[in-house]
Amino acid sequence: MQSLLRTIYDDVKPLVGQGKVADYIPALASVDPNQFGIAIFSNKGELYQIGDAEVPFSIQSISKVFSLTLAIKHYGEGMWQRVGREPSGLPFNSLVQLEYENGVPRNPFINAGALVISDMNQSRFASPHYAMSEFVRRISGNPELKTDLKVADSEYEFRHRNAAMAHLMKSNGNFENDVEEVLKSYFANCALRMSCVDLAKAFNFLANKGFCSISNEQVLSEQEARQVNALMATSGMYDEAGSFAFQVGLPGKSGVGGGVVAIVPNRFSVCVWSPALNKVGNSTAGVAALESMTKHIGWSVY
Ligand SMILES: NC(=O)CC[C@H](N)C(=O)O
Repeated sequence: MQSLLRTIYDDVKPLVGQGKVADYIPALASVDPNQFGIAIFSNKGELYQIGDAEVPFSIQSISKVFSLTLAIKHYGEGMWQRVGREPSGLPFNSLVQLEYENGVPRNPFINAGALVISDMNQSRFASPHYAMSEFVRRISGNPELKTDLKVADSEYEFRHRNAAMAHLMKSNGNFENDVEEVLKSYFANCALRMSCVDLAKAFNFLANKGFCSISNEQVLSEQEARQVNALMATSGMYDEAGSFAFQVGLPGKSGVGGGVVAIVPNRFSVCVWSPALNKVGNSTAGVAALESMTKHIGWSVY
């Protein structure tokens, strides 16, 4: 496994820095684009890593998987009346579809969907960001995880597009709480800082039939874990989900901080990080690394 990581690293190194660091969130624009790390956490508890795998970064949309997991734990099947399970085929922050479809977002991984999930968690928890970050500290085994308040504040300052989605959903009766409060929780979740090692561990439960071997808890049922993997496979990479399935063939979730998590069911969870992004907002080197990985292991879910 360690030599596999070395091969991937060498394959992809020339792509590191290619693309553009997310700058629509000003506090993210100053991140050095030439960083690159990979971590793999196997279901047997083995950890492999290479490069900048212990450097914490802004998890951004990867947080949507954690919030979704909390919502599933507390709402079960009923929640799917408020958010769909279909790929959107549109950018993660698109507004148009939301109006056509009466304020019911296509899936929990586009921003509108994640905002509905945040609204559900806002109704359920006194402090949804505290609940989410405590949950992630537990399943990653890292009690030191921190939220980058500068990133969260910066996103809040430039919140208008996300705020527009939330207000549109509110006008359709699909939003219960105060928009500003939900936006603050959502941005705080996105601003959690984690390394590849933290994320590879935190996603163990999705590779392991819902059971987290770090915290020794059944996070989701086996069926729910399978469903979250299915949503990641169809919608985890925004409007690149199709070519990601074609080229990598694994459930994956990206964030504009440059992290990408992927699941090899029943075997391991992997996180790749490199901050420079391609046109749709996925890490250029991250996607290439996962492509190289599946080519070498000769395994995908398809
Ligand atoms: N794709 C992402 O990582 C987007 C998350 C970011 N916080 C936003 O709301 O725009």
